Amino acid sequence: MILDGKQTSEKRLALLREKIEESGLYPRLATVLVGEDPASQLYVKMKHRACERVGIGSIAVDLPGTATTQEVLDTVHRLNEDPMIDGILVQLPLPPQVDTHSIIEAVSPEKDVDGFHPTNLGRLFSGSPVFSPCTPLGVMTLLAEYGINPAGRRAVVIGRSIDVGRPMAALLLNADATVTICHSKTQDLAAVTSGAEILVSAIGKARFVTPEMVGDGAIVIDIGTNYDENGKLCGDVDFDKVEWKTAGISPVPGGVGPMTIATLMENTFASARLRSCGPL
Ligand SMILES: NC(=O)C1=CN([C@@H]2O[C@H](COP(=O)(O)OP(=O)(O)OC[C@H]3O[C@@H](n4cnc5c(N)ncnc54)[C@H](OP(=O)(O)O)[C@@H]3O)[C@@H](O)[C@H]2O)C=CC1
Ligand SMILES: Nc1nc(=O)c2c([nH]1)NC[C@@H]1CN(c3ccc(C(=O)N[C@@H](CCC(=O)O)C(=O)O)cc3)C=[N+]21
Repeated sequence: MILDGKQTSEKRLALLREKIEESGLYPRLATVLVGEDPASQLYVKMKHRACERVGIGSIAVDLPGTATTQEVLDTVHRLNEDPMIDGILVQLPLPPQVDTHSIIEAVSPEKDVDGFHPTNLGRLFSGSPVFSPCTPLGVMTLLAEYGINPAGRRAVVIGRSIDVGRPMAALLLNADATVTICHSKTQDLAAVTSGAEILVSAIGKARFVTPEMVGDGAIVIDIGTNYDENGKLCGDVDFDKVEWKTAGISPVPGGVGPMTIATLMENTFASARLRSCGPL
């Protein structure tokens, strides 16, 4: 079974459009893009396009690649104080001269629709999330859409980054899975991953996950967004060789990526509702 993130995200966006219309609210998302990296420009553009589709206003703040930490902080502070803005997304990665941690911590937790602020990560890890990071939350939505309940299942996450691997593990744990996190120092990775009933890969290496790393009948979620030696977009999983072993697998493109963007829209609407009328 293909876990189709493109189709699922379309469905979610159509539903969200209706909910926003019914609410009478006009949520607004501000994106902050520093520099001119083409991939980042593309992602930000995709986010603005999704906003338009669902009835969310979007404001783009573009800063030059030479911007200092202070200049980015000034932008974030201005957006924090702007009552018209419900969500702030600072596109990552930031240029090396900008201190990413201080920028993430500067975003008001109430407007942190990326869910990267330590307050929101703390809420997630304590089991009562407000805003969860969009990519892992999008994965949970995709699983739910296909009737896959992680409760009691052995789940293995490869990758432990703050924005993907760790929150992914926390969400699976909150959903009562038995969770293992693997990383570059994990010994005998294949032995661990092949025992997974739900395997989530967030490594960033093209076609790294091969059939011997996957158990029969596993659910495989591929978060990786990589380019192979021919410049072709591909995931962390060697899809063609692995698919037959799985009960369900998400492709790249058309899997987790579109779910990330749909979830960002959902988080922005949730923020607007929280700000307009208190708890959801
Ligand atoms: N589809 C989407 O919406 C999104 C996709 N992505 C994609 O997901 C992937 C991961 O992103 P991100 O988490 O930010 O990346 P990072 O580079 O921050 O993290 C990669 C993780 O993979 C681990 N790792 C690297 N090599 C190995 C290995 N050989 N064996 C086991 N673990 C390994 C690292 O371990 P260690 O910690 O020990 O170094 C690290 O924890 C990328 O391809 C990125 O483009 C990211 C965000 C959104
Ligand atoms: N503050 C911040 N928040 C993020 O959520 C964030 C970020 N920074 N930096 C970069 C990563 C990456 N990311 C993706 C979003 C959509 C697709 C996506 O839709 N991909 C399409 C293909 C798009 C293409 O054609 O390249 C797909 O997989 O089908 C991929 C990756 C969000 N990220």
